[in-house]
Amino acid sequence: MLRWMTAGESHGPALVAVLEGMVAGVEVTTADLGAQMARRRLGFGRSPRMGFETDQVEILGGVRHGITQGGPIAVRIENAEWPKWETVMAADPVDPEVLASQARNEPLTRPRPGHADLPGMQKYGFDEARPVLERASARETAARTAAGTVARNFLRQLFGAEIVSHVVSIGGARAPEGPLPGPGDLAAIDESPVRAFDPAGTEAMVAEVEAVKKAGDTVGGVIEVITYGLPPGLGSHVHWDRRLDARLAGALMGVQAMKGVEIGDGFTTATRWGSQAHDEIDRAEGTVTGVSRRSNRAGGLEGGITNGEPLRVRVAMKPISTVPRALATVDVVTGEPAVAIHQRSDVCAVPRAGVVLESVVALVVADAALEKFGGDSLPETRRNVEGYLASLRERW
Ligand SMILES: Cc1cc2nc3c(=O)[nH]c(=O)nc-3n(C[C@H](O)[C@H](O)[C@H](O)COP(=O)(O)O)c2cc1C
Ligand SMILES: C=C(O[C@@H]1CC(C(=O)O)=C[C@@H](OP(=O)(O)O)[C@H]1O)C(=O)O
Repeated sequence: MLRWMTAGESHGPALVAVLEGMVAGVEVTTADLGAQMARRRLGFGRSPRMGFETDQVEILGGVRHGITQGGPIAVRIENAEWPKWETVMAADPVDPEVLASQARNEPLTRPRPGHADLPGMQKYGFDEARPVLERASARETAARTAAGTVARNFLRQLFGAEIVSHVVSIGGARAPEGPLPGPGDLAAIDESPVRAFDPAGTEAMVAEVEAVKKAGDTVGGVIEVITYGLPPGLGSHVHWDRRLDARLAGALMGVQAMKGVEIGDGFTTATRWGSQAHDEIDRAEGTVTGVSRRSNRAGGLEGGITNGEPLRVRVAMKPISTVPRALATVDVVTGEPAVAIHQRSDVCAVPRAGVVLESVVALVVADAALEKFGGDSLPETRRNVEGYLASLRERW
């Protein structure tokens, strides 16, 4: 079983991720983690903060000389602004007079619609939003991206699997229908300011973000994540919580601002007749599974189990809640109508959210791979994979 946890606040000293259950023998370096951190900072519409965060990564445990050791892997990611926030975010009590003198400590009493501010204050008994927004912030996704990078390396080294994401739409601007990006297209997608695959999509989406920014508004969108190279047999039909579709949906919805998950053609499939909805099966001599599919509308999952086709999920992200043209709220101290707090923020984080979603898919799929193939070291897990693939070949 693979488990992952994160800790840390947006303006605290650092974020921490712990990944437990990863086999020994996986190659991973600080540079690998740093590369994914850099991808996560990019994208048109990002917050000014992404211009100065450097996401300095330090591996604190579980990796030696670039190889996982089988123990929990701990990673620390610095928050660049910590020196400015040291008093406001200190873990130990601070002299009240010193605290009162800090402009950053001004109570945030005008909760933002759409963020965790108000329900978080109600639930945890706070009279201002600071303690809520610090942890609700998607700054935390840097830590999840780091943990997911280890999972991604594991999947690549085990199966040769590659994970690609691209932006399908931002607000009303959609990428034209066309072929799916392949594993080799990720670098080109990263070159697009909105991480769209088709240049025509890039143009339309950049225009959308520009219009939104000009209007003092924010915008969301849809991201597709595709995993190539997985064998059939990850996940299970036998129980609801072992289905890979359920596990993916839960984990992807666990990313801040994600409001919908679609597996394969999902919602479109619901409008089709059965003959046009499913993926017909042909005999394909000489392949690992002995069969092929005429289409992949199911997104590589049937019965909650991978079927050997590319695993394809789409995720809907809502618009950023910190709307510059501030939305109506109530001041929780005065009880009077007010405008919501607004500080610097992303206008559109859809492009960079794709990198986070790739990592989350990697974690869920790596967990399912370890469940199916077990092992304590990469060579042992690999032998188990080879044995299983050989048995599939024999049967078909
Ligand atoms: C990569 C990423 C960046 C985000 N940046 C911001 C931001 O700058 N400002 C903001 O208000 N919300 C931002 N969000 C969204 C908030 O974290 C989110 O609205 C909040 O957690 C409430 O969403 P929920 O209802 O899904 O929890 C971002 C989300 C992601 C995934
Ligand atoms: C810091 C990150 O994203 C942040 C997510 C976020 C939010 O409310 O979710 C609000 C912003 O933080 P700040 O108010 O400090 O600028 C974003 O910059 C990051 O992704 O690393």
